[in-house]
Amino acid sequence: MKDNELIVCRDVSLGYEGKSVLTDLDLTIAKGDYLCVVGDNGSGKSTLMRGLLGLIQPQSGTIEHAPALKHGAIGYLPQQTRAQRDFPATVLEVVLSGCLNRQGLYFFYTPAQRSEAMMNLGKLGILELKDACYRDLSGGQQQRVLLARALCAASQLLILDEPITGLDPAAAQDLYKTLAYLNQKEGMAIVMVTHDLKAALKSARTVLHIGRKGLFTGTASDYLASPQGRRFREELES
Ligand SMILES: Nc1ncnc2c1ncn2[C@@H]1O[C@H](COP(=O)(O)OP(=O)(O)OP(=O)(O)O)[C@@H](O)[C@H]1O
Repeated sequence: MKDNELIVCRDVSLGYEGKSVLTDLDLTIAKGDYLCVVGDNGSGKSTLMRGLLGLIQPQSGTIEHAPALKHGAIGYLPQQTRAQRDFPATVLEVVLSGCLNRQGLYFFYTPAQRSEAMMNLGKLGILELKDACYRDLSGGQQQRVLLARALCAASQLLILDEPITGLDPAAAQDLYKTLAYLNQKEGMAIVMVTHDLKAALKSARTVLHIGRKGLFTGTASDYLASPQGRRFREELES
């Protein structure tokens, strides 16, 4: 594995109970990458995220992580469920819980972790909400809180699964701007599953399309020229 590589998938198959959802996947995520993962419902995008996170093991092939990413140092923003939206905790508590992966067996948060949580709330423009109850927030505010939480876990890589679901267009734009800032100014690598191609392709450097006829990986402009991506080009140019 090279120095600038974070995750390398070689000839990977992923699936459940002996049935494959994804096969023949070769993918490298390097430092500072911005990868958008697109494809139809049920094509295996979330399954791939679980594989990258090490939550499921490949049926064949290998998924190698850089030493810096071991011990859970990947920020993850999963698809939100109804129960998670009603979570009864303050914003600061939710954000701090992102530090749990890194603190081993210690139960109490350190002052350094508290200031990191506050810093991430500030970065996302929601510091004034720190004592608010998470479940009383709007969808857009909740998504920012979860992103601040993911940042507490992330040192070099953020994985986001459909982060703009349920957000209005303005809140979605804000989220994309924040991600572009984190990627360009802080060098955070981003892997994002999305159905919102128009906005996503503006920031993404690489696109992975998971389709019934196989996988496509290439730059955003290669994707728009490809058979899989061509149909989106007119939409983007309008
Ligand atoms: N825990 C599981 N056990 C068995 N099968 C599963 C499990 N999770 C997902 N699958 C199956 O794997 C396939 C891919 O699901 P996945 O959630 O990865 O798709 P997706 O591309 O993320 O879909 P969407 O765009 O709808 O979120 C589907 O057929 C799904 O039914």
